[in-house]
Amino acid sequence: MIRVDGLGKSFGRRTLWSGLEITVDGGQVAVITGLSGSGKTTLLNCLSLLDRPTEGSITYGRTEVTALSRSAGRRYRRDNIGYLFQDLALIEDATVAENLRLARTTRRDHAIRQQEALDRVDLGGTEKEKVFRLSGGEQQRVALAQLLIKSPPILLLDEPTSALDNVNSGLVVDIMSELATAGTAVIVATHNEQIRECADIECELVLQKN
Ligand SMILES: Nc1ncnc2c1ncn2[C@@H]1O[C@H](COP(=O)(O)OP(=O)(O)OP(=O)(O)O)[C@@H](O)[C@H]1O
Repeated sequence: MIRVDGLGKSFGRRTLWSGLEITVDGGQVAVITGLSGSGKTTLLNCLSLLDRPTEGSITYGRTEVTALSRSAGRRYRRDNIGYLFQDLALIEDATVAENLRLARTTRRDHAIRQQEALDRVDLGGTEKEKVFRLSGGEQQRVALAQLLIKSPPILLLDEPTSALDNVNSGLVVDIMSELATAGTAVIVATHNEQIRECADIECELVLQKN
């Protein structure tokens, strides 16, 4: 379970959001909505400790992750978080297989292996391809294969279908649902109706005029 208590984020005098209360159990899907600039990406960055909130706390299980040191925070992120960034964050000059190796954690019980993950996203046979040679949709599927290999306890997705056709969007929704069924707590910033239909929890961030 990941819990957000009284969470707030300000930059100088500008408050992005404050007083957020969200609890997401393993197996649940939480959908974050809000206008452009309302702070959806910043919230996901705070949940992964890439960024830090300016007030309130984030707790995972019994650990207050917002109280962790930088190095403990990195371990928390490596061991517990799968993050599908809006810009994917793949290493474009590396091969598909090299990118997938990066998804491995120190845990030995990886849910599925590279081959299985690639077959699942219909990219079998592309292991040696450089990522920059793949289409946008194929790159997105490499990022999804990384998530399948990591099978993280917490999955963060930032507008995962915004640049995709219906087939690839459907795959994102299927994989997200599979991971949730396997016990992952899913938190997704999106306006995609298909994903909103899967939501157990909805949280709308309101654009502040300050
Ligand atoms: N480090 C920072 N310093 C100052 N302002 C920042 C910083 N990080 C983000 N912001 C601002 O916070 C606001 C929210 O950005 P964010 O990307 O979280 O919004 P979003 O809801 O994800 O937007 P979009 O839907 O367009 O992706 C933006 O106006 C951005 O410029």
